[in-house]
Order: sequence, then structure tokens, then C-alpha cells
Amino acid sequence: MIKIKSLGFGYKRKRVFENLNLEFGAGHIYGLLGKNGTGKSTLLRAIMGLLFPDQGVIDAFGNNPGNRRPAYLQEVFMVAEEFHLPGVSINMFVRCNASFYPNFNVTQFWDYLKEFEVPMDNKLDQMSYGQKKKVLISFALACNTRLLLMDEPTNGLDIISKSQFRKVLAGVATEDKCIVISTHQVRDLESLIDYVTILDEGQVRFHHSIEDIQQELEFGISFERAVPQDALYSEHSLTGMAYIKKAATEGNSTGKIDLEMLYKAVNQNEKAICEAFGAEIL
Ligand SMILES: Nc1ncnc2c1ncn2[C@@H]1O[C@H](COP(=O)(O)OP(=O)(O)OP(=O)(O)O)[C@@H](O)[C@H]1O
Repeated sequence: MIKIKSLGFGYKRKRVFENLNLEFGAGHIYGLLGKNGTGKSTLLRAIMGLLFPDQGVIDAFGNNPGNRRPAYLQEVFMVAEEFHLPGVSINMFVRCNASFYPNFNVTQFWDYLKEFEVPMDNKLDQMSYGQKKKVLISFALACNTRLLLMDEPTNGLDIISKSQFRKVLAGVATEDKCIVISTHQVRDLESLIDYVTILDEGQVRFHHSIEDIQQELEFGISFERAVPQDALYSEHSLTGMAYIKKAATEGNSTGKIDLEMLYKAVNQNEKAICEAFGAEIL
């Protein structure tokens, strides 16, 4: 659905991407992870058509996002990390914005607001940050665009709202949609994403499906104090030594994937993790 080839982009004083190659397919929810300043938001903005690459191409279902054609913009929505909502009622906001999205479903929108327990009578500028964010997320989901980009969507949401977020997002994920979520809150995405993409210094360091991770890696806890043999990564935990190993038999992995540990493992021991997937270091 999204094919990024040899992408190059830089701000005036900061080169962010050089020869970046990446693909996002329909029917998947991608977790986009990476250190602060590594280029996650920049990538989402470029896919949205808000920034213009100076090299390479972004092909988004046959569109160049930078052309900002209405036919593309009506099929993509981005929930930005920082956003502004006008001082109008929710009703007015919907009346002014929904018509840009042909698949907008107003019943869905009100259902999400109800699910998120957003006070419906307040004007948007009189809402807390978390409440505004819930309105924006509800609007984004109700747009039913083919591509949904979300930058730190769970920032500012309380604990209950985070689990409501997972529930509603799982409900809109269909075979024809692609959802890309940039986040540092990896635990918020556990059991939601089906692909993990890790960027570092403007390059893709890791891009694998949860299914492949499950197949290739073993996540476990050893009650010995010593680092388990053949561990690709290990760390002390409350219950023992948590580790990641290459799965002994392909397709025979045990243990629940710990995304936070996987992220740290890729940062610390990228070569070994890539080799476990039979891939050259990127
Ligand atoms: N408007 C801008 N002008 C100049 N440089 C920018 C601008 N926005 C971002 N940058 C720089 O580009 C690089 C990538 O920034 P970006 O916001 O994409 O990172 P990020 O991975 O989203 O970071 P974070 O996790 O902190 O949100 C950083 O070095 C940042 O300083």
C-alpha cells in the first residue's frame, strides 16, 4: 500500500533520511518505534504529504502524497502528536470537517465518543488535553480512511482510556486498511500491532511481523542468576533473568513477546537479532 524507495529528506540544519526503504501493507497495524529525534514524526508527515522528500519516492496506493491531491487526502488521516482543535462544539467540528472524508460514519463517531466517555456538551477548547485527544481519535477512526497515521496516540490518555483505545482500534482494523502508530509507549500497543518497525538514525533497523517474531525468537525468564547460554539479550527482572534467544525449533517459540525488551535488544545487539531472522544487518 505504501512503498518508500530511497527516501532522502532533511530540514535546513538536520539531515533525517538518506536512502530509506520501507513498505507498509494493507490489513496491518504497524508499531513504529525509535529513539527521540530519529525521524518517526518526520516519516509520518512525509507520508501525509506535509513534508516533501528531496530524494526518492513515496508511493501511497498510486499517489505521490506531496501532490496533495484531494483523492489522496480523503483516504488518509493523521492524528498528530501536537494538534489544535478550534473553540467550537463537537457537532460543529463534525459538520465542518466530516464532508472531506467520503467514508465518514457519524454513528461510529458518536459511539466512540460514548465509549471514551467524552463530555458531549463542552466546546472543544474547554476540554482537557486527554478529552480533546479522544475527540480527535474518534474523528480519525470514523473517517474510515484507507491509511491512518497516529503519532503517540496514547499520550495523555488515562489507563482505562488506553484499553478503550485498543478496543476501538482493533474494531476498525480491516483487510483494506493500513494503520501506522508511532509510539514510545510500547506496552500500550501490545496485542494490537501485528508488525514492529524500528527506526534508528533515519534507517530501518527492524521490520518484522509479530508472527515472524514469535516464530524466530524465544522470550523467557531464567531463575538462574547467570545470563542464559545463547541469549541474544538479557536483563534482570523481578522474577529472574529475562532473556531473548533464537527459537530452538522454527515455529516452536515459547513465551509472550515483550516489545520493550525486543526494542532494547535491537538497540543493543542489532546484528544478532537480524541474524536470528536470517537477515543481513541493515
Ligand atoms: N520543524 C523542524 N525543523 C528542523 N528540524 C526538525 C524539525 N522537526 C524535527 N526536526 C529534527 O528532525 C529530527 C527528527 O525529528 P522527528 O520529530 O521526526 O523525530 P521523532 O523520531 O518523531 O522524535 P520523538 O520520538 O522525540 O517524537 C530531529 O533531529 C529533530 O530535531
